Amino acid sequence: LYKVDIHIAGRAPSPKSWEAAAVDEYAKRLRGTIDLKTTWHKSGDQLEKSIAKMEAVLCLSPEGKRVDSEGFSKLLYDSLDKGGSRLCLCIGPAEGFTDELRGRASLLSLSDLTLPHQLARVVLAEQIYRAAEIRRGSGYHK
Ligand SMILES: C[S@@+](CC[C@H](N)C(=O)[O-])C[C@H]1O[C@@H](n2cnc3c(N)ncnc32)[C@H](O)[C@@H]1O
Repeated sequence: LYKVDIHIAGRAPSPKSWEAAAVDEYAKRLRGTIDLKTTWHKSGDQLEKSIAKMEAVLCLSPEGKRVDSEGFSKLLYDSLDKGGSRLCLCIGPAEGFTDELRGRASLLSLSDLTLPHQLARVVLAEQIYRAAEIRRGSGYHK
């Protein structure tokens, strides 16, 4: 079982929000394949401290690498392998990440558009599910 932890510097939404419902739906579909969890942090500092010992870290940044969904699937599973089946995906504070973290993490862009945390998390959850389906060779990705 793979573990993907989404770390977000920002306020957690209500568990009843549309966003939490959407992410829960993909987490449910991923059950048994990838254990998808989210941790919310009050600040970028706190986020960075909490992942200091994690080996595989992917940070979302508009300046990051752009990939298609097949490329994302490969990046996700390569990163999971590098991290011993565990990966941290970080969604940053408004001011972005420190150079220290940017230096050791892979940077990934979701598009040139600026997305709020909530939408970035929903897009990420769906793309992780898509990545798993691409890997499985199901008909979901077409
Ligand atoms: C609201 S955005 C920060 C916006 C930043 N102040 C700016 O104007 O570019 C907060 C976080 O969401 C993530 N994010 C937002 N849009 C993104 C995109 N298109 N690609 C990758 N990450 C994105 C990044 O992790 C960013 O640190």
